[in-house]
Amino acid sequence: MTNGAGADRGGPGGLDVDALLLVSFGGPEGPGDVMPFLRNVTRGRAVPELRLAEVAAHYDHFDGRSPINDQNRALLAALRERLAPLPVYWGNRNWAPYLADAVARMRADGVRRAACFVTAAFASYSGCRQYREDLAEALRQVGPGAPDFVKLRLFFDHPGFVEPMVDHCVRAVGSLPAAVRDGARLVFTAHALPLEQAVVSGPDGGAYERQLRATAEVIAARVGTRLGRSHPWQLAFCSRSGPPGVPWLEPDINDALVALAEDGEQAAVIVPVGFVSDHMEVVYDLDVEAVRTAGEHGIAVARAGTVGTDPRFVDMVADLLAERRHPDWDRPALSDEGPAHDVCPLHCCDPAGPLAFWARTGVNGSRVVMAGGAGTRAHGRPGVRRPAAAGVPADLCGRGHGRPGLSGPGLCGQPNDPGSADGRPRDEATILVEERASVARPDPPPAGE
Ligand SMILES: CC1=C(CCC(=O)O)c2cc3nc(cc4[nH]c(cc5[nH]c(cc1n2)c(C)c5CCC(=O)O)c(CCC(=O)O)c4C)C(CCC(=O)O)=C3C
Ligand SMILES: [Fe+2]
Repeated sequence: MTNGAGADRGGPGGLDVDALLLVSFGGPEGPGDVMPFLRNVTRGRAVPELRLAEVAAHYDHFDGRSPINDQNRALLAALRERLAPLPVYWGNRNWAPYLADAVARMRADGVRRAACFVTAAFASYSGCRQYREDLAEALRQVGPGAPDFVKLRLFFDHPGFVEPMVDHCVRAVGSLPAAVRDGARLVFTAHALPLEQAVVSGPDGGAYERQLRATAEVIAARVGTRLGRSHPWQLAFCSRSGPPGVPWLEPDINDALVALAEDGEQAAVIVPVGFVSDHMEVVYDLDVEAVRTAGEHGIAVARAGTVGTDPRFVDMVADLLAERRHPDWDRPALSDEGPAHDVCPLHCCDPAGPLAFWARTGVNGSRVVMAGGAGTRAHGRPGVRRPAAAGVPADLCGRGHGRPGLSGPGLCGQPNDPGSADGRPRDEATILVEERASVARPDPPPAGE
C-alpha cells in the first residue's frame, strides 16, 4: 500500500504536491560554527551562558562538527531515491542549508506546493510549532511566488518509526552481558522540556509526555513479544538546559540510572525514542555522559539505535505524503494517542496560549494537564476530516496573510478560518503555511520534473 511515488498527483479531495521539503534542526560543521549555531538555537531564550559554554565543549569533543547534517544528507538521498521523480529539498532551522534558502530554490525551480517532513516525532513547541513558525518566516522572507506548504503529521506511533525502534531495542538488549540481560530495564529517553512547554504541548496540553509514554509502551510490548519475556520500562529525559530555578521534565536520564542502580538493578537499555538520528544529544549526552554515570554506579548499559535511514522509516515518509494526497489513505497509528492531526489547531503547543496562562495561574490546574487527562483526542480520527477544499472563501483569514491585496476585519482563528482537521480554528503561522493549500487548485502542475 505504499505508493506515494512522485508521479502520483493526488486523488479526489486530496492535495497536489510537487515537492517534498525535509525540515530539520541543523548543526555546526566545524569549530568556527559552534558558537554562531548555539546563538541561533537559543535566540530570544533564557539559556545561561554557562550552559552554552558547556554545550560548546560537547561539540569540541567532535572537532566542532555535529553528525546531524550528514545524517540528514543520508536521509535526503534515501528520500530522493524513494520518491523519485518527486524533487526533494532540505532546509534547517538553525544552520545552513537554511529554510529560507531552500524556499528560494524551490521558487526558482517552479515548485508550487511542497509537503514538509519535519524530523521530530512528538508534539512540543520545539518539535512542532517552532518549525511551523520558522516555515512561515521563511515564506515571508522569500515573498511572492514562494511555494505553498503543507506540514506532514507527527509520526510518533507510526509503524515506520516504531518497528525499527523495536529492532534496535531487541539488538541492544542482546548486546548486554548474558548474566544480566533478562532483567534489563528499558529507559526510553527524550529531550527534556521546561515544564511549561510540556504542559502546553499539543492542542489540549500534556501531549509530549503522553505521546512518549504511549509510544514507549507500544515498543516495549513488541520487544517483550519478540524476546518472550517482558522488560519493565520507564521514561527519562536528557539535555536539560535553562536556569536552574525553572522546572523541567524529570527524571533526568543520569538520575534515573543512579536510582535504578540504587534499587539493585543490574542492567538498562537507553532507548533514544525522542530522536530520529544519532546526533549530538545522543552521541554526547547519552553515549558519553549517561554511559559514564551507569559505569560509575555499576549498572550495565546499552544504547539502542535510532531510525536514521531505515527503509521502513523512509517508506513512512512516502505514506505520510500519500495521506495528504489521498484523504482516504490508511492512517496507521499503533497507540491510542495517534494518528496525530494534519493541521495544528489554534494554540497547539503555544507557549503564550490559554493553557500556558492556566498553567501559570493555576486556574485550570496544571496538575490536571500534566496528569494527561485533558485531551479530547478527536484530531485526525477516522471519520474526522478537514472541511472540503471547495468553497473556501478568499477571505479565509481577514488579515490576508500571504495574499497581497487582501485585508479585512477578521482575525486569524475567527469563524472565517476553515479550521484544522477537527474544525478548530488555527494560528497565524499555520494559516500562512497551510492556507493556500486548502484552496482548490484547478490545474495541476505539469508532470515529470
Ligand atoms: C524537543 C526537542 C528536540 C527534539 C525534536 C527535534 O529534533 O527538533 C530537540 C532536538 C535537538 N536539539 C539540538 C540542539 C540543541 N537544543 C538546544 C536547546 C533546547 N532544545 C529543546 C528541545 C528539543 N531539542 C529545548 C526545550 C531547548 C532549550 C532552549 C531552547 O528552547 O532553545 C540547544 C541549546 C543549548 C542547550 O540548551 O542545550 C542545542 C545546541 C539538536 C541538534 C543536535 C546536534 O547538533 O547534533 C537537536 C536535533
Ligand atoms: Fe502542534
